[in-house]
Amino acid sequence: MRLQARIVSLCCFRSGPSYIPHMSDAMVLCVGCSKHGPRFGTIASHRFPMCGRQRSMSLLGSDRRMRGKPTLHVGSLPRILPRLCWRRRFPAHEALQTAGAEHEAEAAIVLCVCPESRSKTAIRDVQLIEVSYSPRALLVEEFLSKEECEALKRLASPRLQDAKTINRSTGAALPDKVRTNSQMYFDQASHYQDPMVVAIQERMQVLARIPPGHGEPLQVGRYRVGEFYQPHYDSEPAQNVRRAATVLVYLEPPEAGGETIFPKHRRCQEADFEDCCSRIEELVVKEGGGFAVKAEAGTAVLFFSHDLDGQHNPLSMHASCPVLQGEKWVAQQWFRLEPYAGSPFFQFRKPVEGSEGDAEPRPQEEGDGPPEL
Ligand SMILES: O=C(O)CCC(=O)C(=O)O
Ligand SMILES: [Fe+2]
Repeated sequence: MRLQARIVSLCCFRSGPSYIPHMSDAMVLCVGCSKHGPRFGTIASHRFPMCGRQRSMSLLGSDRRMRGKPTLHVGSLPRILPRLCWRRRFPAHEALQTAGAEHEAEAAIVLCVCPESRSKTAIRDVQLIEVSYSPRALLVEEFLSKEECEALKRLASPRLQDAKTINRSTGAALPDKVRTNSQMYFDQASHYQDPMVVAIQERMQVLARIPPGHGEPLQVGRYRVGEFYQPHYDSEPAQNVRRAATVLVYLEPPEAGGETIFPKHRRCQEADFEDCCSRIEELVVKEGGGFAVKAEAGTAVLFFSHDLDGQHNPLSMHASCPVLQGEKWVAQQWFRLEPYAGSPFFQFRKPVEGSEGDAEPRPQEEGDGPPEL
């Protein structure tokens, strides 16, 4: 169904009002939950792929008069969404106009409640700095504390492995030319018995507003001097790796180099990669209209590889420039577009008390193995 494809990458998460401002450029589309139903009003029933089950759709008016009133029919979404989503920019007031008078209230805020996302972790008063609109990229400073950064490094250290590319025909593990750093996955049950790891992953999921069953195992990576990750996409739909969003947190900044760049053009690939990294302002920012993020310990970058219409955004190509001095450590959390069988949420975490009936359905194993991207 067309509508599903369009809205699948929209965030589906219950959030407090503190989240709404940065979403003023998007509709926060939600699937109502029975517990909140009466308050928000049930409008229609719709199968929503993000939640993977039949849910009633509830919409919340942003305007005082309309608050709590059912204001929009699911049937009108296909008409309204593309007009909102395909505009380059649609802050709330613009969205209101775009949607037209009859939809005035609901266009700004549509509240999403995924039952499995009823997290106790609320990030209040978080400051989201928009660094790019396409791809959508937001920065959160002090997302992880110093202690959390150190703890992740400590836990990851003994299990770091050099990045390898597996030759599909021979099965041989060869040094990866695209990415030369070392990394490890938090992919053991014991990792998720650590309340800190669970809390960090949950916070990332709350930030991305994607249900936990979409999250891959958390990864930690280390770059030493000269190590890099060449321009790449986190989401490769053609290879059946469909990642909606990435939360990248810097655990330790290098003393020099190691910027994360989004060149937004092809120039910085391969032979031109190092050139771009040595002239970021000129080649990435001015020429490409791209951006670079300089690592600061604890800072998170949230970016979306797919647009609000579900399409993969080619501008989401990014890279980690070679570290010139010191070491760079990062933690990466990838979120799939669909619920992911390999998610720690399905593999290791016990259902939250009282939520059995609501739990996200475990997806079929796809046999796509551990993520390689
Ligand atoms: O380390 C970085 O700055 C980027 C890492 C990255 O893009 C990835 O792991 O997918
Ligand atoms: Fe990446």
